[in-house]
Amino acid sequence: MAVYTAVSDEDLQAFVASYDIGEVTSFAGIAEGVENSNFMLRTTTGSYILTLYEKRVNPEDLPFFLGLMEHLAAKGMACPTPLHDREGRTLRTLNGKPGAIISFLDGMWPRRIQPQHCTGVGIAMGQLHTAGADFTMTRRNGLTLEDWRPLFEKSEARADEVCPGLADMLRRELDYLEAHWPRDLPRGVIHADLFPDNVFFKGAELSGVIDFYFACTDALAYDIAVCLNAWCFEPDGSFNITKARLMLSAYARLRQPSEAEIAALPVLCRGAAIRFLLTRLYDWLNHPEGAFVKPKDPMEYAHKLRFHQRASGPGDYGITAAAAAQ
Ligand SMILES: Nc1ncnc2c1ncn2[C@@H]1O[C@H](COP(=O)(O)OP(=O)(O)O)[C@@H](O)[C@H]1O
Ligand SMILES: N[C@@H](CCOP(=O)(O)O)C(=O)O
Repeated sequence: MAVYTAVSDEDLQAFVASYDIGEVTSFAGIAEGVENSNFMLRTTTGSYILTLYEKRVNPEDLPFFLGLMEHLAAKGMACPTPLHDREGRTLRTLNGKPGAIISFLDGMWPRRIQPQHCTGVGIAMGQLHTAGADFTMTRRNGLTLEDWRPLFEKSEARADEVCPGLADMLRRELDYLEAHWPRDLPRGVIHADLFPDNVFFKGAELSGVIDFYFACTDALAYDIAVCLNAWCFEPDGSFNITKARLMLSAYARLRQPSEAEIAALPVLCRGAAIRFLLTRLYDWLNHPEGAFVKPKDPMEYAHKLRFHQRASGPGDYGITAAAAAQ
């Protein structure tokens, strides 16, 4: 349950009264999510999300996240936008925590991924990369190449408790990535966590993207690699080339990836896999007894990483520059 901070009725009413959104009619914590406390807020003017930012979010990053949502929404992207209070502020404080009210998006995230969802996420990612091109703020990716080894070292001594040989495999993979990571690919604003639970659909139609709290400035193709990992593997561990092609061709309708970006996809996929493997491994090993949030399985990403290690090129993903353009 991702409600770490309780909010009293009095505090809520005083907080909401500083916005032009009417009177509170209902208020409830949202069970989903991992990082922050989220509440469904209904007032006489509509539905909203109240988020209190918890300890894993650096308050200095909040103007970037909120500014980015506002920028993308103003450019027509279906994503939440932060509300301004009567003094024009989007970032406020409630119960001693930084907080914001953002607009509510209709739809559901897909529990079982169908090919048309991969088309949808390809379009959403293309919209984000093009609409984000003139966003002037920047934020360093806090979970990229230089961050992976220090993160691994926090779990290194206990990694083999999860799977024998895991520490050695990760050590060798980090050596490989440090030697082969591409450094001159086109950069811009990326979502960096565009997983199915952050993309809403109404039926087969994309209705919006949420959770911009890992967004940052990095290689655009790294976002594609995150999505290939998160959307294109089947529950039995096989890679679905059809889903990858649909995602890439939908993305290319908005932004055509260069040949260098396509060629880099296998190594970017390895990087994206190790990023989620390492954060999941840390959370798995440091999961507080009795915590409500269930840690995600790090080995899911070890299996994905193994697929990428064996890939001989983008063709193994069903992807070529020409196919992406179709
Ligand atoms: N703008 C929004 N509109 C509708 N539901 C939202 C919105 N933002 C968050 N939610 C709900 O809250 C849940 C958790 O949000 P998320 O941003 O993923 O949290 P966290 O950052 O803590 O992982 C989502 O799965 C969704 O149910
Ligand atoms: N997508 C990550 C976990 C991040 O959680 P979120 O609720 O903020 O999307 C993973 O699957 O490891």
